[in-house]
Amino acid sequence: MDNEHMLLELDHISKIYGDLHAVDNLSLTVPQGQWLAIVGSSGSGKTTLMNMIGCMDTPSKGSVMLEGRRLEDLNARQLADVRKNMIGLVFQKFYLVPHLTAVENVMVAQYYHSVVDEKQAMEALERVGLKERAHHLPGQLSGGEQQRVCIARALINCPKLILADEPTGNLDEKNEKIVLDLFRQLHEQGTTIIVVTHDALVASCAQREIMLNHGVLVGEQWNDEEAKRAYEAAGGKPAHTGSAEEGAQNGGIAISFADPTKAAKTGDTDAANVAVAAGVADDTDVEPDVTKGERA
Ligand SMILES: Nc1ncnc2c1ncn2[C@@H]1O[C@H](COP(=O)(O)OP(=O)(O)OP(=O)(O)O)[C@@H](O)[C@H]1O
Repeated sequence: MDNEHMLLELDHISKIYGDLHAVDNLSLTVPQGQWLAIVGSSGSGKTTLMNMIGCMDTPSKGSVMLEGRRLEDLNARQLADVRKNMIGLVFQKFYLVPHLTAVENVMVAQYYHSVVDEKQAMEALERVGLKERAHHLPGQLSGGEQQRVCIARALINCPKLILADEPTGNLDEKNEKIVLDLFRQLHEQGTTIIVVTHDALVASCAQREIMLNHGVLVGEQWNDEEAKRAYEAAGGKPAHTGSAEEGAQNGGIAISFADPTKAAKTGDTDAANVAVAAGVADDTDVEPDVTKGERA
């Protein structure tokens, strides 16, 4: 596939911590508009991969390209700009500011994009069906409603790419469906969506799934044959681990995708995470972080 059609290209990327290859020599291309799920058991490297795609972490080896720009060639400010202008982040934990209303939480994200416009923030909330709840505090909203505020917040910069890490992990079935319907709408509007999930239902909504195990790609499966044909017709290649010379897994053979379970993640909520979630600051959970210390 010619590069101009690719939103994301991962070229043999690894993330190495001491002896641990959290992500191991992964190559993957994702065209504009694709809905991809990254699945795998706990500790398989999903979040690490997501962080590298989202400019919140850098690979130890290999390169990440977004819209043809090699992220390693960008300085911290440029990286922050890419993240701010191109990427919308949605997390399992909502990272809403507790003493601000729903609309004010959306406006916090606007503030970091230098456009504070309550009308536009209200429109974003309306888009996720929350206009009537705009002046409620997070504590007065259900989990599903809070996640919809987060999605409204992520949409404020009209991102080409939505990165969602276990977006329905804290939600019941009904709210999971609402969030998935929102993703479906965004996908229909041409947004590229990459979702990390343990949940088989959530993964099955994506057009394509890749599975990691101990940082290694162990499977790839398509849920949308038409999308697969279009991808292949345009020259798109399966994801793969290692190099062709090594005769590595080429992703063409999908192995078991049958074991995903909903597993709640744990961790700390702090102000920095609120800022990260708003798409504006560093992810303090990962290191080294090239964006630390510099903000756009
Ligand atoms: N900063 C770090 N330093 C050392 N090891 C790390 C670091 N971040 C992640 N790891 C390790 O890398 C591996 C992959 O972690 P990662 O969080 O990407 O997994 P995951 O698939 O997202 O897991 P989960 O589903 O439980 O969130 C794990 O073994 C984890 O302990």
